[in-house]
Amino acid sequence: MSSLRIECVAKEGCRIGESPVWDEKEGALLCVDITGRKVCRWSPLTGETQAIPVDAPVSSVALRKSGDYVITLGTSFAALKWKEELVTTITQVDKDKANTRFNDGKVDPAGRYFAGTMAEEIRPAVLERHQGSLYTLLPDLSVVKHFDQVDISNGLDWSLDHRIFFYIDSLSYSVDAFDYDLQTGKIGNRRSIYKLEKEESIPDGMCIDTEGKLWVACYDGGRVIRLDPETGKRLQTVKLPVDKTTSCCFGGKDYSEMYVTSASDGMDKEWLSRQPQAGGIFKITGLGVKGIPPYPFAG
Ligand SMILES: O=C(O)[C@H](O)[C@@H](O)[C@H](O)[C@H](O)CO
Ligand SMILES: [Zn+2]
Repeated sequence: MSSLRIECVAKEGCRIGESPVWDEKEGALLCVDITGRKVCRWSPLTGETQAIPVDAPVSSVALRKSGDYVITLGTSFAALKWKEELVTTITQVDKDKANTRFNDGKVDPAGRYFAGTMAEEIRPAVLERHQGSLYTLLPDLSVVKHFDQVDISNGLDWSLDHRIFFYIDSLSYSVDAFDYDLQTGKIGNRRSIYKLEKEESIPDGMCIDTEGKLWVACYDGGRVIRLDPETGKRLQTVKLPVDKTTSCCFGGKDYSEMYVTSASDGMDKEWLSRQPQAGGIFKITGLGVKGIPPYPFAG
């Protein structure tokens, strides 16, 4: 039994770090800084972070089968060529809305890119309500809208048998499940599987482990929690030295390490001086459970 170890591996400090994704081919961790408007790639070998600046809030990044990456940028799905530092728009959503942007996104086991939108925040978690929607970018580059009325579209992942889609709308303080049809990419039968407790604060990013349990980063909760989606029980709490934990993924050798992103936006001087690692990326080892590789976008 190894013991739990939490280390801040990238101290540069994102404004809102999000969407950690392990890139096995590069042996590196991808993530974004939403308001800092950059896509980052941290190498465990060099300990260094490369960053590609973009010209709008970038809220998620995903691997792409044909190589390189796809991102959600402003209200667009876009392609990112890393070496060339080249971003090209694929398609735009929320054309009827003036004040929204994409937030979290992830690729499903069939290679579809799911991502949702939200109104621009006035300050963290303060925004015009019900402005967001959940979308999918299909491999043929067409877009499907699943539903609207979302407050802050956030964490998403799929059960190991691909029959359930897990989803978080942060301001519902709930982790939800939908029946999932992998053949069609359609979702239905929404229900709540876990309601956050007060000190857990706001549910944000999420990932699944090889035992089918969910890990949810709690924004303003300074922790990741492990949930059993079948019983609705919390199994474990891992506290981190920063309050604004935003998302988590597994990576590293055999996906045995967990990476947690964090934010510093919305913290005053005093708060930042108490938590100088705010905005950093944390590596947790010794959890005794592994994750699964991220699915690449098939288009
Ligand atoms: O990271 C995200 O998902 C949002 O873009 C952030 O702004 C925060 O999580 C949000 O403020 C908390 O609800
Ligand atoms: Zn988020």
